[in-house]
Amino acid sequence: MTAESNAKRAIRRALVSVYDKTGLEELARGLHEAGVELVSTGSTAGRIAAAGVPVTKVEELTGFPECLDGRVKTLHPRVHAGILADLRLPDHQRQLEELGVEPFDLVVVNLYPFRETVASGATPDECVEQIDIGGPSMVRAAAKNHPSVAVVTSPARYADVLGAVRDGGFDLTTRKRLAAEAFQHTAAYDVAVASWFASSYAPVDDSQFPDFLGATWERENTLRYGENPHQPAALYVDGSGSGLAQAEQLHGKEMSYNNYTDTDAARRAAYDHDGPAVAIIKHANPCGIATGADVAEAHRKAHACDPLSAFGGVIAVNRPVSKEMAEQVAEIFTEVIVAPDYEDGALEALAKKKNIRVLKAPAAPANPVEIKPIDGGALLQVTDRLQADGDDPANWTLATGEALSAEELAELAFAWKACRAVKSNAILLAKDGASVGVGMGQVNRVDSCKLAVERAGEERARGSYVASDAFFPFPDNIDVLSEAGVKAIVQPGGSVRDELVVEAAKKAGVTMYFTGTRHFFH
Ligand SMILES: NC(=O)c1ncn([C@@H]2O[C@H](COP(=O)(O)O)[C@@H](O)[C@H]2O)c1NC=O
Repeated sequence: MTAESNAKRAIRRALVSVYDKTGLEELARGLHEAGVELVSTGSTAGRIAAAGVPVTKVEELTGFPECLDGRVKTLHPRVHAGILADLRLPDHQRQLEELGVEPFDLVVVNLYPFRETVASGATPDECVEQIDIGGPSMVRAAAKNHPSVAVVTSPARYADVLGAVRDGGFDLTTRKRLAAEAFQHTAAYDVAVASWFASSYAPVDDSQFPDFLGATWERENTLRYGENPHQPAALYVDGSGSGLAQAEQLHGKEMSYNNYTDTDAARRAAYDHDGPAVAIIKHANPCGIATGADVAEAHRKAHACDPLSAFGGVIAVNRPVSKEMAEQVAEIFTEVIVAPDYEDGALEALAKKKNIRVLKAPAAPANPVEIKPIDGGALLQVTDRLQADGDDPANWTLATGEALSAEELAELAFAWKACRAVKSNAILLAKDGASVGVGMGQVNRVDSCKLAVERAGEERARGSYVASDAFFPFPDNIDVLSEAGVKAIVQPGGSVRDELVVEAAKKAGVTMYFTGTRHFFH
């Protein structure tokens, strides 16, 4: 690039029209002091004038009143010719002179708060009224004409603007970057509008899914690498301001790609339980899930499930971490801990370990849908959550054996919820509100049973409560579990061989419940 092509363009005239008035007065004052002429819309002009800064109202420029409740303010050729004239072209310059239009060198616009209005639960009419029309037109025009105009869409850029006006204007490289930001801004805005229309007004069919799905993400961070060192990776956020991707990191090394996927799985596991609960995850699978009277007890129980695997694990907690729990965690090599908060002294106890990453993510996981890219497209499903009917033991069917007492049923219900966080085929053995043996990710269910029993060990398997994420296709699964002496089993039921499976449980004297609900997790 030659020095000439990257030359700065002085800023002499600016068009300012902002919904968010943050930093407006300082901006206006600074522009005025640098000799920039200001043109502005209704209440923006009012605020600038009130700050004692001279400003021309856009109506004076257009000779046309702002009308229709602000639907028409800047939609006028005197405004748009001033933004769109390519001042590199003598012919455009000549036309402006003939038309008596003065060019703008700077456009500062931010848009009506459409997303925020939708989120506030406003009526459809109120949402539609907050679709900005004139603003995006000016932003897009200025961004297109970046060889002649600089465009700014965020108060975060005002300091740069004031720096530039005092220093001869923005160079072309910066104007291009600002134009890129501006198009991202209007694209994200339009995606929000189009998605809202698609879900609110698009033709309804039986699918319950909108015919258009839009989402935009902004890069938050470049990660060291992805799942493996040869895979470059980055973290993007969806702008909701919440969730794991936007968690606050209170201590420790930078999060890695695998840290994020494991922490996501850990939060899924910990938030299913009503009482204090802790989940410890390795490679997206639990090596311990437990509830307790408090988080410290839940952590001890979760860790005891498989201390060998918990080394280097990721821990999620559904309550604030106590100092007692933090001191326990600090004793064990742990990659990440995530919790809604940390009680007095907890962070200090954790921070004694240099490497542990400590995250604060205030709310439970809330994504209503899950999107999975596949080659050439994507799959979308409603997020798997516990179901009021099938996941409530009150609605289970006793398939065989003696009905469990309320206390025993609570044990089985814990196993059922915990099993939902295990990759399929999933078998989970539990005792005293804690997993004691987990069989995960096997390609047949009988191997998952064997793995869960083996990991529990003879003593813990005996009298345990077992959950299976999906039905047992053959009775051989029951044989493995009953030989280990389990007390009761819960599973969805629904196999064509249910009769044989029930028969095997009956013969072994094992109580079995059917939920009617399945929780595959891949
Ligand atoms: N209709 C128009 O011509 C128009 N021109 C600018 N706006 C928006 O009006 C807002 C500023 O208005 P005011 O200065 O009156 O507060 C900005 O968010 C800007 O994007 C418009 N409003 C909506 O479309």
